[in-house]
Amino acid sequence: MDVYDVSDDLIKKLNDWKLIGIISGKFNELKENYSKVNFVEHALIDFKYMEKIFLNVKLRENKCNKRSVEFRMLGNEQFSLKNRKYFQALELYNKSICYAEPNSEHLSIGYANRSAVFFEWKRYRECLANIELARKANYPERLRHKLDKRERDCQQLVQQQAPDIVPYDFKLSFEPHAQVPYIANCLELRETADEGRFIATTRDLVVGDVIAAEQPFCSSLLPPMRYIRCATCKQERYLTLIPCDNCCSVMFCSEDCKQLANDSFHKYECPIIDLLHRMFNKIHGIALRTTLSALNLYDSIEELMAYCEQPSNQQKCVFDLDFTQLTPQEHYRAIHGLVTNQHMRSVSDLFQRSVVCAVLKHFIIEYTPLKDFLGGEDGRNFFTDLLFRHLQTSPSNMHGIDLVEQVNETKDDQTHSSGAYAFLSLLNHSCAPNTLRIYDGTKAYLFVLRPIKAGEALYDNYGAHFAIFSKKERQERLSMQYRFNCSCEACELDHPKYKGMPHKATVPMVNDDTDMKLLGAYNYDFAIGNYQKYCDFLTEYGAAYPCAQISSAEECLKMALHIMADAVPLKAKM
Ligand SMILES: C[S@@+](CC[C@H](N)C(=O)[O-])C[C@H]1O[C@@H](n2cnc3c(N)ncnc32)[C@H](O)[C@@H]1O
Repeated sequence: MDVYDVSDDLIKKLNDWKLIGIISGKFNELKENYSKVNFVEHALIDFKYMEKIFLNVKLRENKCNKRSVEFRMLGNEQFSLKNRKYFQALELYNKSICYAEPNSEHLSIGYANRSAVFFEWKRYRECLANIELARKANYPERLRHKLDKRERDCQQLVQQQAPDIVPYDFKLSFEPHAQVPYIANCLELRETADEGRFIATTRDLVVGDVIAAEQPFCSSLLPPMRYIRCATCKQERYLTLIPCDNCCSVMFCSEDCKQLANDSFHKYECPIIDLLHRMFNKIHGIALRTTLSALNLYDSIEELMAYCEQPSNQQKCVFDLDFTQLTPQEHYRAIHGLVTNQHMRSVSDLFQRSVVCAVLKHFIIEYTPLKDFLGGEDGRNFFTDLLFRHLQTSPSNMHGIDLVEQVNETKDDQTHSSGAYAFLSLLNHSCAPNTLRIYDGTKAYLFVLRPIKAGEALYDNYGAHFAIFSKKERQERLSMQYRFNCSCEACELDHPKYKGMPHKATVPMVNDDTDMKLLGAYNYDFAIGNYQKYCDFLTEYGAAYPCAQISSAEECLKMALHIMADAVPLKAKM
């Protein structure tokens, strides 16, 4: 059961009982968002939905040695000579570590087994780190000889380990902007009635230019990554992850990250963590994390309330911030001001969103220390309003943070987190984008993907790429999630550039998630100058240019520029 099953069931019941007209009429009359959510919450309580959720969905799994052993056994099976699936084994060992009861030997055996994976991977430093964790967690005497031997072998071999890969350090291609120091000085904010706010350039840009390098206000790890990455910094430190002391679903890369989380978002999420993972999706997850991160900036709810209600803090964006003293509070002004698109939402959209908000706020207020922080009715209503706001800003603005780089066999090119980025959220969409985001950890770099002339707008792609989805699919997705009708160059058939050009794709269409990632991965090659690999990709997907004959990076870049500028949009599936 997830939260959409609840809202579907409620709407079906209201229809069956012929109450939908009355209820939606009353709902629509309510002015404040918190009143709408409270109204829906009462209905959910009256119709016993909250009770049903409480009885059917565990708020939080308890630590359990029996389950810890089960996961370890499954890990051993993957690790065995027969399977040699080390990455799968590692994830299961991490799960076993999470489920182990504090001070039990199962925690230490989990660490020791994890050290064996690193030994196989010839990552002796990490192997030694795990051996130390196992010892500190009271590794049983009866098994100690195995660990001692591994440690001795490791100490001999550690010198042979290759140095860690140093992450790419992309630099801005231009001087920093006078107002917003992490973007290029040629970028400016514009606004029109049709497109809202968007970003344009005041100078010509060429492919590969780095024009922004932004850290998110906050980010939230996707549940499938919970045994692979640190919940606080999101780094892929499955090597040395340590578990939360209370739940079985969150891990950290260090005691510092654990403390940071426990002092902020995790103190509220932990008591209901498994309900959050089971009932809600990643958009709800980042909406909640943004709300909790805002709350955490203040000592009392009244202070945040006063801050959000100040007229000077309404609808602000990154260009309004004071970067001479960019406190997290100041940063949040630009996140609070992201578009909600509320005026474009139908009653049924708002009703469904209210169900999500009602279930989320009910459980996080009733079953966590948030209740004490919020105090009375005013505090609760303000929190509800803020959560509802971010449940609207998140689908239109939040970014999936992914890893497109395949560094070794353990890394996969997939989205691991969601993030709230003040500047990147001002880029409008095009199905044939001229920029590309590349992430290093949670830091996002914005690259120029096609030549952009001075005065032109910068466009990101919101997931509806012309090479992957048909025009119909793209338009449906954009109007549903982002509330606008796209008329970008790939959608605009009458654009003079496309006169007489075929409207049907002439290349095999990429149409699943894996290929979407592939496209991202090859864009990454392009951005970091691996042009040959990039051109091979375009050739594979039917580009009409003889990329394979290109021998130098320079030639390749020229050809790629040419392809990006002219040929690629022709492949749009119209
Ligand atoms: C990430 S925000 C982009 C910044 C936004 N325009 C603003 O004013 O803050 C996404 C929202 O911008 C609008 N938008 C994005 N791309 C657009 C486009 N190509 N045409 C019209 N509106 C667009 C939609 O309202 C969408 O939900």
